[in-house]
Amino acid sequence: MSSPTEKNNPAPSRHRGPVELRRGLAKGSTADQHLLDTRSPGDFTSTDPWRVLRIQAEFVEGFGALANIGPAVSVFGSARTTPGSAFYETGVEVGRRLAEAGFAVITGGGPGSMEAANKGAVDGKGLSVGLGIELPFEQGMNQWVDLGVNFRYFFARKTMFVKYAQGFIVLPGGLGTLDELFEAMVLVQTHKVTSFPIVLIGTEFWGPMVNWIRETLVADGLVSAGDLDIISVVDSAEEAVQKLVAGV
Ligand SMILES: C/C(=C\CNc1ncnc2c1ncn2[C@@H]1O[C@H](COP(=O)(O)O)[C@@H](O)[C@H]1O)CO
Repeated sequence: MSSPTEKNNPAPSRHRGPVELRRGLAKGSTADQHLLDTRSPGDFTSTDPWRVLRIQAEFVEGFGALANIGPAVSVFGSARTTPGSAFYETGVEVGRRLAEAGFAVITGGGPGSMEAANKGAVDGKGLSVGLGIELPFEQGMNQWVDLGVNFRYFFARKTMFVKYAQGFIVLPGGLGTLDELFEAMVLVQTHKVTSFPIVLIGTEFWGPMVNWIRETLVADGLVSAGDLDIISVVDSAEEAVQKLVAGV
């Protein structure tokens, strides 16, 4: 029987595929770490040839789970925003408006603005999708995800965000959000995807980044001026969904 203290502070847990590990076993590394950290000691099951099969399975399972979700939009944003904050509540409105416009909402399935967009999708009676990622400090899928797929590898998960979405809406965020945004921008810039609107919400937040791209990257000839047309920056969930629908 668990003590009251244990109930209030549940033991740390971690998932490896279908297996959940708790307490001492929860410490350790993730599949991504094993793959990318060449200093890890390898055993038979984690040598690269075997990993290829696991990576392949991750794509097969992702494709299978998402094949029939219909028109969808991926929403990115900070894992750290909290209910009641402006960014979080904008995320809820984005999810709701997308659902009302007939789109499934795909997020990273985590907390913060991901949770907000998933909540909005449920409020709007749409399909709420979460693509979770195995992390050393994993928190599990947020409660508003109705269709969840867990990934070990960031790169397999990123493929799903693009392959099953008609466009992206990006809320303010940190490194994870920037990674997802810039990957999408490169895919459009290099014509790997076409007709793919990318709408950023928050002119005050994104303005300095856009200015830096224009004043440094374009000025130094590192990107074309036209590359800035890949993104639109707006200030409300309503405008973001309108832009997205117009660009699809
Ligand atoms: C850091 C915290 C939770 C981490 N959990 C995450 N779960 C799912 N997806 C995540 C998580 N953290 C980052 N992501 C992905 O990156 C984007 C947000 O990253 P940011 O650095 O917070 O901007 C997001 O779109 C996810 O796809 C809670 O403390």
